Amino acid sequence: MEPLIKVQCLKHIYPDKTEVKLCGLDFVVKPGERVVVLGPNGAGKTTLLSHILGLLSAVEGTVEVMGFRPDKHFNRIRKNIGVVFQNVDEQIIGPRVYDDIAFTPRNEGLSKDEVHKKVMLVARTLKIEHLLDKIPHYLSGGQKKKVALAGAMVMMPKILIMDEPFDSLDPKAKGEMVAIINDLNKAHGVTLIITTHDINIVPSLADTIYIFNEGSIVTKGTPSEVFQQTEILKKANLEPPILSELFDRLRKRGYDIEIPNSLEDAEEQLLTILNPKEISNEGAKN
Ligand SMILES: Nc1ncnc2c1ncn2[C@@H]1O[C@H](COP(=O)(O)OP(=O)(O)OP(=O)(O)O)[C@@H](O)[C@H]1O
Repeated sequence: MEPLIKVQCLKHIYPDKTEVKLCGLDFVVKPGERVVVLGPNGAGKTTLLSHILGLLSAVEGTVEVMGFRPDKHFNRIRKNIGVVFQNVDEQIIGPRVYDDIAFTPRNEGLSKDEVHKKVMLVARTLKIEHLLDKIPHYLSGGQKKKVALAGAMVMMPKILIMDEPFDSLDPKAKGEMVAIINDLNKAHGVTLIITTHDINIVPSLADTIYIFNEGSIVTKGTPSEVFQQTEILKKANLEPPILSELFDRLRKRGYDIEIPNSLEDAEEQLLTILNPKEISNEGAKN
């Protein structure tokens, strides 16, 4: 399968001469993949996303999105990419939530009816119909993230880029956001590229993880592959999710279990090794 995105040995120099390098492994995203980018502060995660969005030009290396250089030909790929920036206040511009979500379809010259259909569909999908008449400025942080996501998804792009989507969300809102993002991927085939510092969420969200550190893409793999590489994680100031660490320790003691991708998965696996008969008898007694 042809990759949707391919970035090779990127070097960027900001106007103040700050140099950001991302060499090492290539950054490759396949259609329908859920990719999570991890790394310490200043590793270059947002810089990479800005290159994919054509907002910056590299001094060295290559960036390709659907076969095009985004900095030169963003118009050719623009309809295929939605983005939710870290600071959503900067991207929500409509006087009411409805207008904000309607911005792109109106801009594309769709009829009033078509715009309405698109806004209502995405609002229903993200369960924010009750917010459509609200003034964006007064929304909570979690509501703003959902509105920005609705604006990004209203034209149903193939690729969704999210920079720190869980930032400042409470646990319930985080769970809702994870479910929404996963549903966009499963039900609509949306390819995801997400940066986060919220490592405990990653196993439920990623097919592939990339780790950036000190100018390099230092490793990539599935959550269970990456979260076993404790030395690489430590060097990048990252700690594996607590469940991954626990299961890794149990594996090293000889238990036949896999690094879990959710609490439910962990529970199932633990129940299996804790002698299911006794558990179900115990359950029956209570
Ligand atoms: N506009 C800019 N001008 C100058 N330097 C910048 C600019 N934007 C980013 N940088 C620098 O580039 C480096 C990479 O920053 P970037 O925001 O890509 O890192 P990050 O991995 O997203 O970090 P974080 O996890 O803190 O969001 C940092 O040293 C940062 O200070």
